[in-house]
This record gives sequence, C-alpha cells and structure tokens, in this order.
Amino acid sequence: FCQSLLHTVFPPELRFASLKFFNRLFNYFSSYCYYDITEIDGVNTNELYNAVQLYLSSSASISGNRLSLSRGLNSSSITFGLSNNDRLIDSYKNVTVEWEHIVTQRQSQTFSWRPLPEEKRGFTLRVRKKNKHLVLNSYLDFVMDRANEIRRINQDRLLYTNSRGGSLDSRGHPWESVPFKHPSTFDTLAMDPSKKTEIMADLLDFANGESFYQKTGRAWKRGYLLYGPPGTGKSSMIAAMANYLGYDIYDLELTEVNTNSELRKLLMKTSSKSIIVIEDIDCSINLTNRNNNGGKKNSYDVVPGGNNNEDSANTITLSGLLNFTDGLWSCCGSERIFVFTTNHIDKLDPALLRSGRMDMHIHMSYCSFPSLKILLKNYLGFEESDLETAVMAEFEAVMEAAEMTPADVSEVLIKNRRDKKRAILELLDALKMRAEKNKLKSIEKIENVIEDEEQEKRALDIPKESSDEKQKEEEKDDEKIQ
Ligand SMILES: Nc1ncnc2c1ncn2[C@@H]1O[C@H](COP(=O)(O)OP(=O)(O)OP(=O)(O)O)[C@@H](O)[C@H]1O
Ligand SMILES: [Mg+2]
Repeated sequence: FCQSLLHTVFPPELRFASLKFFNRLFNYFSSYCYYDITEIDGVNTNELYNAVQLYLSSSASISGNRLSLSRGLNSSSITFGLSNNDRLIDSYKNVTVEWEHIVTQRQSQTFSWRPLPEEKRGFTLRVRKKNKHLVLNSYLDFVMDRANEIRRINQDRLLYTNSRGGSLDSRGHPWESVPFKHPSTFDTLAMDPSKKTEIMADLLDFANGESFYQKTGRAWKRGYLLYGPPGTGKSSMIAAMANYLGYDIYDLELTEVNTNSELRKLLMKTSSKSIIVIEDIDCSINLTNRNNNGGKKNSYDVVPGGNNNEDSANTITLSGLLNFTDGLWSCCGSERIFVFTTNHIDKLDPALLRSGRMDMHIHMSYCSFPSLKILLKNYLGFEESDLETAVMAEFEAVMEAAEMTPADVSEVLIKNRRDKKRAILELLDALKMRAEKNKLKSIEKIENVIEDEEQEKRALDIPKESSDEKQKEEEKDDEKIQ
C-alpha cells in the first residue's frame, strides 16, 4: 500500500528516500526486531544457518503443517525442516520467537570464486525488542548446541585406531577412523540387571554432569575398569556404552606407542564426547617387569610389549599414562571416558587401581541366571514364561556351577537357533557337563591341596626327628667322655 501511495504522490527521485523514511518510522514504532541468517555469508557457508535448520528439524514437529523432509548420507533418521517461506513459533525461557524460512531466486549470477546456488535462502528470526538481549546472549548459543547434539546423534559413530604406529596421515592426524556400527546395546548385553541399570545411570549422570564437574572443580572425565575372563562381554560393554551415549571410540593400541610424548600427542588429538579404550592393559604394557635401575627412571617405567630393554629410550610409562587419566593433562578436552579392560585384575599395578583413578570397577563374570534369561530372549525370543518352570529351575540350579561365559552360551544358542527346543536341551546338557567337570576339578584341587599339606608336614617332621636323634647321640657321647 505504501509503495502504491508513493508511486502516485511522489516523483521517482523522492520515492527511494521516502521509502527509507517509512521503513525507519515503521521500525521505530514496531515492537519487534528481525535477524537475518543467510545460507551464504559472503562466500562462506554460514554455520549458523545450518545449525538453525537442524535445530528447527527437532522442534518442527510441534506446529508445522508443511515440512520438508530429508535424510543425510550415512544417517539413520529422517530430519524435517521448514518448507520455503513457512513460519514456525519456538519458545525459549518463556520467550516466544518466530522463525521464517525465506527462499528467493538469485537475481543475476554475480561474480564469485565458487558457484553460488540459484536460490537465496535464509532464516529470519523475529523477536520482541525487549527480548533482544536474551536472544543474542543465549538463545542462539542454545540453538548451536542443540544442533551439534542432533548432528552427533544422527551421524554414525566413529571408531579411531592408532594402528599405523607413530605416523601421521595427510592431514596430520595420528588417528585413523572407520564408521563404527557395532550393534551391541545395553538391551542385548547379558549381565545382572541391577548392575546394568547402575552403570547406565552412572553414564547418564556423567554425560549430563557438566555443571556438577564445574562446581566441584573436577575434570569432566570418568574411568571404568572392566575385568573378567575372556568372552564375558567386556568389548561388547564398551560398544554398548558408545551406542548409549552416542560417543566415538578411540581404541588406543599401547604397543604402537613408543614414547610418553607420542602418547600425549595422541590423546590431545581426541575429541570430546568420546571413549578412550585400552584393551588388555595387563598385556599391552608389562606392569610386572619394572625397571629398578637405582632410581634413574621412574619406578613405573615399562616397555611396550614387555620387552624390557633398559637402554631403550622408547618407553612409555605407567605414570605417563596416568597423567592423562588423572593428572593435569586429563582436563585438556572434556567429556571423556577412559575404559581399560583386563582379564587379570591381580596383575595390574596398584597405582592403577588406587581409588580416584578408575572411578568404577566392573566385574564381567560368567553367565549368571539373570544373564541367561536375557540371552534366551535375545537369541530365541523366549520370555521367562515361555519356558516350563521345571526347565528354568534346572537352569538356575546349574548356572553358577557351570561357569560358562556368555560367549559360550550364545554360541550354543546361535548354532541351534532354528530349532529352539534343541537349543534349550543342548544348552542344558552343556551346562551340566561343565558343572560336573568343575566339580571334579575342584575335588581334584582339594585332594592336591591335602596331599601338598601332608607332604609339607612330612618334610618338616623328618629334620626334626633326625635332629632329635643327633642330640641323643651327642648326649650319649658326652656321657661316655665323663
Ligand atoms: N555379556 C554378554 N552379553 C551378550 N553377549 C555377550 C556377552 N559376553 C559375550 N558376548 C558375546 O560373545 C562375544 C565375545 O564377547 P566380547 O568380545 O565382548 O568378550 P570380551 O570380554 O571382550 O573378551 P576378551 O577378553 O577376549 O576381549 C560377543 O560377540 C558377544 O556376542
Ligand atoms: Mg574384548
């Protein structure tokens, strides 16, 4: 209306100036202010535009009638966004804001170093003037954070390894990455349900604990030590943790690291929201063979792979490693989880087990009865009620004594997964056989112990007798002399 009025009333020279004037007048009296976030900012892609698009994709379901759907490469979910020239209301801390997605055709292809898209896209954010500070100070940061979160959740996890030794790739990174698609989750993990929920709660507390760690002055990190016999699900647990929190995994191969400084570089190149894993820590550094060369070196000095070569400068030390889990370096980069696994907790250096180093020690044990129920459900689709109580009771009676790992149990179940009845029978047989074997073994052990004890006794008795005899003979000799 203003424009047609201007056309009729003013000569062309005056039109532009008066349009500007009306605009200013309108802005002055309007209680709103507007922010344009364009897709391309000069020649660079505007990060904020992508972030807003992602952010709106999470809240768009609430009020939009017309949404555009998209699915990214390697992504497992569909995201939706605002269609062209549509609006959406969002609220943040009780303040209402309005987003509009504006798409216009680019007038003419202006010169640029890279081809620009034909359409000019942008978001316009409308807020009340009184809320301007809130939007500029925290709402846009909130949008950025949420967008990063969504991106992380939608993206595939990555699994990093340092298997190339100390060499760097073309971009100067010491880590190599592959998409991480391990299907293990806490649902599929067979372990005591109460222990499982405890671990899950602990992980969630950690992931949501930024302010707690800040408040208490602690570095935002947590350490878990998983220990137990092979095949009890230590690696599966790590995968479940990563899938649960949506973290990437850094699988640190200590035998490929030569020096402490190399270790430091590797750890500095890890990103936050990640799990740093050292598997079989008792094997990767030989903690029992310490260098005790007159205090020249730290007493924790160890050589990768257990080749304890005193002259070698290529040593990583346990203290160097602990510096990262515990010391000053541990806070470079936040939100990290360290997971160490071992089959022999008794072989570990007490320094590693000291409280505060590894926050939680998790014992992955042989398949228990509750774990078995999870496996039966996962592999055969059996609920507890699907099986006869007598069979369940038989399982329960034999489970502990059998000492069978979840890996062994699942192998029997996989082998017979087409014939569920047979799977149950075969598993029960296998368990009983193991239990019997273990019983025999323990009897044998007890017998051996008794035999050993008796032998020891005899060994102690013999010198006593002989010394008694000697004494008697000496006494006799003495009498003779007298
Ligand atoms: N607790 C469990 N729940 C479900 N599956 C399990 C469990 N433990 C083992 N398995 C199965 O057995 C296989 C081997 O387990 P996993 O590699 O996690 O054992 P591990 O404890 O890491 O053994 P190792 O000490 O040899 O590294 C897995 O592929 C998984 O399918
Ligand atoms: Mg493992």
